[in-house]
Amino acid sequence: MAVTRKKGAREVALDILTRVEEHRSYSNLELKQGLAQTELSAADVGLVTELVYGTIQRQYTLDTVISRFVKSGRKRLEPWVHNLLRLSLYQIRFLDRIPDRAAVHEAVELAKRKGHQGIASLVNGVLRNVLRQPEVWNEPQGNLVKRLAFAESHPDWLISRWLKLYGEELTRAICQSNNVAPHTSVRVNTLKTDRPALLAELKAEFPGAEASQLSPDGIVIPSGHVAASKWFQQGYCTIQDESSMLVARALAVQPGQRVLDACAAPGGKTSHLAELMGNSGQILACDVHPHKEKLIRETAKRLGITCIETVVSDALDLPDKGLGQFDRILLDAPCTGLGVIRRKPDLKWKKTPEDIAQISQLQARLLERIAPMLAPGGLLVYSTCTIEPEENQRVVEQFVAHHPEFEWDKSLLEDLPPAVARIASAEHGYVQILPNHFQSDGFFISRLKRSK
Ligand SMILES: C[S@@+](CC[C@H](N)C(=O)[O-])C[C@H]1O[C@@H](n2cnc3c(N)ncnc32)[C@H](O)[C@@H]1O
Repeated sequence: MAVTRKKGAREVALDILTRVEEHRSYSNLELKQGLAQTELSAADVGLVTELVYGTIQRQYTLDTVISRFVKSGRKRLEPWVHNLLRLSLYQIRFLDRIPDRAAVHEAVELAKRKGHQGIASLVNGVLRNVLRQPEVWNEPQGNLVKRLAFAESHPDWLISRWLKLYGEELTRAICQSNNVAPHTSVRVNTLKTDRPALLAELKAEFPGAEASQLSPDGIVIPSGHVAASKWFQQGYCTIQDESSMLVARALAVQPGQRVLDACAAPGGKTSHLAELMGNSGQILACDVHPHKEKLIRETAKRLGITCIETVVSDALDLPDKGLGQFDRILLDAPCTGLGVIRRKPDLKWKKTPEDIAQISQLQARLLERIAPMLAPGGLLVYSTCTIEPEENQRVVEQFVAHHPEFEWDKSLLEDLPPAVARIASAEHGYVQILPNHFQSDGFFISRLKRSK
């Protein structure tokens, strides 16, 4: 009878990293699938997650070092060997709790099992050579873009771009925040409970839980698996980033209103709107992807929300559907996601400058088509989870310039916490939250008012 060998945490992480590279897929999806096929302990699941995200996050730095020690050239390595070197060097350089000799030993054993003695010798040689020369990790001299790209492991084009937009100090701070693992936060479902009551209950299972300083609806949970808890499953809370929790509040909804959420899936902000409206009025939640509609419905059901209707449609087609006008519109537009790199580190390697140019055209078209559905006197929030001006203030500036009946609504500041209002644009009232401001997702939030 064949005996199936159980894979250890490093082998599971290696297989996930190799699949991400070979299939050009997203690490969160591969991680979910890869972990589902194992029976690892909770601690090992944590280690695999850290190894996968950490290795992808630090890829530039790791590859620069690998290139110096692989004589035949890094690019000629088989993907799994390349990823084994990355994974092992990540542990050596960035994980203090794993002794160097354990990282090398595990790597060599894995190389023997998956390959042959020749590969094991190469892996052993590279890792030991790096250990003998710790100065290879020092920030290099010279060109600022290259220095920052190596030290903070971000692509050259993004560093150059941010240097122009934000300057050296802020660029470094943004990159450093992008390299810190995000904490979990939940939004209290105010239809079922309130923040003090839920916080008191959560503290029993998650002792580090505390009220969010950023969002009045948030609770920060530094460690623990909230999605498996009874509070999540029974609909007392929703997992959501603290910046993201500001968006629905920015729309200043009132009970009984008619609201359009034009790009709604998976429904994080739609359900927040429903909670703020006391589950009254009507929220139309639209998304272009049929498979995502059920995510909105499931969230609404779990939270006990009944005022959301869903529609599968390209939002560009909504004006042709005779839906009438809305008191409030949320356009949480599709974007490059370059504000959420700490959550999705693959983004920094996959996205290109062309993606920014391309998606900003779609964003402008969406705003152009959706805004006329707002009733006079109504409010529209345009938001994204990116920090690129072309996708944010430029889209809105252009729109306002051609539509005198819409204006920036600076009273947005009254609906934002003081710490956030302080960083708002003095001229237009929008906020660009950078990942380093509050160690939360990078988000852009703006509000327009329709006069006639
Ligand atoms: C930033 S996400 C929305 C997140 C959502 N508001 C939330 O808080 O859970 C953007 C969404 O827009 C959808 N989308 C992309 N293009 C669209 C289009 N042309 N019309 C409608 N939805 C679109 C995507 O499927 C994606 O779910």
